[in-house]
Amino acid sequence: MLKERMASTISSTAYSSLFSLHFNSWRKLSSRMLESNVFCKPTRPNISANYKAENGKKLYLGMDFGTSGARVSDESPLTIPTSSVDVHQSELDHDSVHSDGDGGPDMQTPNESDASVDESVAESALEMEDVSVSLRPVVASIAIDGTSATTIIIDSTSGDPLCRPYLYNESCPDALPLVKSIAPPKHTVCSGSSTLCKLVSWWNSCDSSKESAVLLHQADWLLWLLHGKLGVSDYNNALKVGYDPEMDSYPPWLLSQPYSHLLPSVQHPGTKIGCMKEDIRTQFGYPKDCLICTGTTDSIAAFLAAGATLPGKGVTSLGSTLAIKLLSTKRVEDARFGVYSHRLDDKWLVGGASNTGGAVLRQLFSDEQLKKLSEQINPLEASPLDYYPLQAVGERFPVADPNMEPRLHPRPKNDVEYLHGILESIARIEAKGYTLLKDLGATPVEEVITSGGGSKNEKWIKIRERVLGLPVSKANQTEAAYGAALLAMKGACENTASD
Ligand SMILES: Nc1ncnc2c1ncn2[C@@H]1O[C@H](COP(=O)(O)OP(=O)(O)O)[C@@H](O)[C@H]1O
Ligand SMILES: O=C(CO)[C@H](O)[C@H](O)COP(=O)(O)O
Repeated sequence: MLKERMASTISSTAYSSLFSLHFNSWRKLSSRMLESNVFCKPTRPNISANYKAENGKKLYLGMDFGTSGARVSDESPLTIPTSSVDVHQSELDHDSVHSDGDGGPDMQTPNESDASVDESVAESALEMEDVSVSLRPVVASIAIDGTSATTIIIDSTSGDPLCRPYLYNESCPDALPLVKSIAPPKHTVCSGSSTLCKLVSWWNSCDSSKESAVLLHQADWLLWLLHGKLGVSDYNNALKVGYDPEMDSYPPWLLSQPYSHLLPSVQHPGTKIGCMKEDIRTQFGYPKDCLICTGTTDSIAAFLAAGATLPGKGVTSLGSTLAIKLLSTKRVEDARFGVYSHRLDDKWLVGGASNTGGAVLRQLFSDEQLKKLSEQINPLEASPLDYYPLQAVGERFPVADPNMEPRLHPRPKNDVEYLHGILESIARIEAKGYTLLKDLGATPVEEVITSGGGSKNEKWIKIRERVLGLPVSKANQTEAAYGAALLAMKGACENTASD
């Protein structure tokens, strides 16, 4: 049923480009087993997770559809949080978390041009078959985070895509002059990779019918498959299409545009949208009242997972890309440098996302090689090598330059020296980012917490401490899926409080 739905919903081309990038390694799940009654799915199917939610406890399912893979986390509060759950203060027993490590096949970042997507991968992407059948009946709610500004335009009458998806780091410079002519100076949308530039580019190039078109972000589209209400987003995903999280509405300069009818409605992250669709619920054994809640973007979910709550705390997501988020009392927007502010309750997450990061490392080294080479690095010694590690031409932050060339030469004969130079160069980009945020008026960073795949590299943490001149640590919860699970819990608790 779901496979047919998926197959009928999206053309193979659009489907493969949206899914093949993200779900080729759906089977590779980072996992955490919690000693208490909280359960995360095993990485390897042969690990039979036999953790059961104790009677009366519920599970909250978070799904992270990051750049290079998908992960899921189930969390259950050991004590039911206060009714006004502030997602990063929920009372979860972090101490009992222990990792059984990443598992599954060594994940290779799929080739973006990979046109062949295995239908069973896509089906399992939403089949959630890795959530133990015995636990599905106690899943109270689900939330999903996805890559920011990954955009798909759907026909609201048929549910079919009207174009291929635009990926998070794709730039549409053709639309930039028009977007700059309608938006305030330095606004977040005034970047070629903004969702609004992708929308305007499609609008100006599309010759098919547009009346019934609706714009969705990656997380919105995946959640729609579960709840069935088209055109619902959250104020983090909607930021780069122009939504103003401070006004809690789209600005007049955007609503007056001919394409404003495509804009999704916007809820706060972790808000109940509805219950899981009956056909999916019965097919996979989820409870009648399993709520589907609005999600967020992957780096916001990573911030929530890290649990930083005080201004001056920074969270760096060292994933395929380098995304930094600094908790600030002041909102800062400056598209000249790719700086924007996400709302987090009554504060601001000021930051940006660079195209540097782990994906460049993965092009050069396997995770095993990264581990072995890193062990030989002396992090207290500065590398003389000066690179700008990019996978391809174009940078978003702290320099917004769609024509910036990668710089990874000269390559020394010794791979330890080469990796040291790359890690140190990425650290310098991170430091430049935090300095820029301070210069633009954000609360100065005092400490950096690290999430994402790169957070497991202790030597890199030491290099970054030296380059940043700040305390740098690894988050207790390094997976964005945990942050999405906190949003699922928030939605369920608010729903209970409103009953
Ligand atoms: N030991 C390591 N040192 C540095 N980077 C690493 C290490 N192991 C994995 N990575 C990087 O982590 C990245 C994956 O992190 P992840 O958070 O899963 O990314 P995303 O969420 O963007 O898909 C990969 O690009 C990989 O290069
Ligand atoms: O690089 C990315 C993909 O991993 C995204 O751009 C990242 O999510 C940053 O966007 P945002 O700050 O809006 O969350």
